[in-house]
Amino acid sequence: MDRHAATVSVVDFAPFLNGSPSDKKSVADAILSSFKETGFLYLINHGFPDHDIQGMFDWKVAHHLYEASEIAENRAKAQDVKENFECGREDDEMMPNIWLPEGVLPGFKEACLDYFWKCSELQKDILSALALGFDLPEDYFVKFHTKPDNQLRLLHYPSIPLCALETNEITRIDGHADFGSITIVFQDDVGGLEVEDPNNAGTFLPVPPIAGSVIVNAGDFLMRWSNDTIRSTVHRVRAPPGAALADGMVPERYSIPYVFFAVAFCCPDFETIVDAIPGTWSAERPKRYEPILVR
Ligand SMILES: O=C(O)CCC(=O)C(=O)O
Ligand SMILES: [Fe+2]
Repeated sequence: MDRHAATVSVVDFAPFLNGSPSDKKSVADAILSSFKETGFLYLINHGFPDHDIQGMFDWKVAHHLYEASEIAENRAKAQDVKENFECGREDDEMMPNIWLPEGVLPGFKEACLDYFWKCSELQKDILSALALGFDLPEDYFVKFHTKPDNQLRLLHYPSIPLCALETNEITRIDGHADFGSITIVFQDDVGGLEVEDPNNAGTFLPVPPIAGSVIVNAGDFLMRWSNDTIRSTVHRVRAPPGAALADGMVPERYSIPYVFFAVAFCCPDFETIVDAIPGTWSAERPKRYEPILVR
């Protein structure tokens, strides 16, 4: 028999942003325990302006931002069928942003960069809370993220036949874990995101949209950093439950992940050692990983 299915918890962030020290601590504890249980949580009252979120989804719906050749390539391989527009910080010399030609979508570049930096602020707030969850100084994680090698992704999953999704002939995004420390995902109201149940390997839990929430999940880097006390959980996008339209098609889906990207080969602005977070190891639970030098 299956063990009790885990659930992705909802954490109200307002008391962390505006509350007393004990309010802050209880939010911090809730974030850390969600990261330990499922690796995922919904954050509500996160302070990210609603108007900006709506604005970014509107850009995506109103304009075709995506490279047609990439889609054709994906279709030919019968792999993940999605379109992707990505950007990072504008001063990243190793991976410069590629924008549409000047004048094609006035205001789009500014909107993306503004969104990028707002996500970075939210990510810092979440990392501050996480540090507090570990009873560490609030800047413990933030100081490793001062030059954000992050990526803002504007994803569009086109409408496709439900039967092709169900037979896995084509996928939206197949099971994977994220690479970095934390990922933030804004999703529209279509659904389909699923997370592997930590209590029942191979079984996936739906993570249906909750209005006004942002999904936060831990990545492989944070799992390693926390001596495997935090989970980087496998997740995927499948057909949303009961979502087929009259013509047998699954509605298109838009989502906006903001991912911490590739600490191993990007350049934080200082050289530093990343070793197991204090409190995650002991004589009974020795460190499982060697420290890594990040430069
Ligand atoms: O579209 C989504 O909600 C999931 C995207 C995702 O998991 C990713 O980009 O790593
Ligand atoms: Fe992901």
